[in-house]
Amino acid sequence: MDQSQPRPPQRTVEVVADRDALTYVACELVTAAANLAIGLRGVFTIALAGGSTPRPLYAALARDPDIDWKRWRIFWSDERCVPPDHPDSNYGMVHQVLLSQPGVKPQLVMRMAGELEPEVAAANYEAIVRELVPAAYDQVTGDRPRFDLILLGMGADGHTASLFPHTPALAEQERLVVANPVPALQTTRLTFTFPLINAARRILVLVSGADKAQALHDVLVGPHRPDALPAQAIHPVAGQVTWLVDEAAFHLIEEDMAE
Ligand SMILES: O=C1O[C@H](COP(=O)(O)O)[C@@H](O)[C@H](O)[C@H]1O
Repeated sequence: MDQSQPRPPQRTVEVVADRDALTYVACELVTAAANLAIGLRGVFTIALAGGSTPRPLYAALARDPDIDWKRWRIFWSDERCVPPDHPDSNYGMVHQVLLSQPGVKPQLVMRMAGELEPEVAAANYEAIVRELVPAAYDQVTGDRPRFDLILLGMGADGHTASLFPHTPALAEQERLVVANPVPALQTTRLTFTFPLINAARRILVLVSGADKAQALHDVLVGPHRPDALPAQAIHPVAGQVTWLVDEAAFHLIEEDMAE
């Protein structure tokens, strides 16, 4: 194989029985990605998701005695515009179940400053990511920082990170982190944009529950409408994406396949 040519993007959909199995397999995938990155480059750069789905994963990681935390560099792929001790804070949730646990001492924890003016917080975070997450300077990803792993979720409306349907951040081509107004929630969110997400070496999307079944169906097997279904734009340009989903979320696709 010609090593100078980018490899085609790879998408895997892995279906597991339920939320517990999803947590178990996600933990295996995250630790495998960490070991690979640490073996190759000495450190592991990961961006975490918020929401309810990854919470048990973070608790499972906190209990894993084999994780070499001093090589982990932890970031967030999105944040709510609230202080870190607010119940809605994505950082706050991770702090509660992972970062405050005994023995969990990552080399670096960089949260988005949800308490600042959103445009300032986004610009600051982009500068931090550019400084601390190396780019590969290859033909495809250029000077965009490449996370070893970006964890994402998906809402029942097809949003991922804080990239909501029909919001301005979906069209962003240059900036890596933006303040995204979300009229449907009457709020603004801080979020990675697709140029940063899709430069990652690996993306893991966690989707659980019957309330996500229609969106998962439409995102994975429906017509391409990324403005209405932002998760359709998860498409790593030189990496791999794994959709790790449970049967409740997958059942409409399964029914389609049975027809
Ligand atoms: O608002 C958010 O929602 C998505 C999905 O969350 P979940 O509770 O349905 O798992 C999440 O990925 C994102 O980080 C969060 O801010």
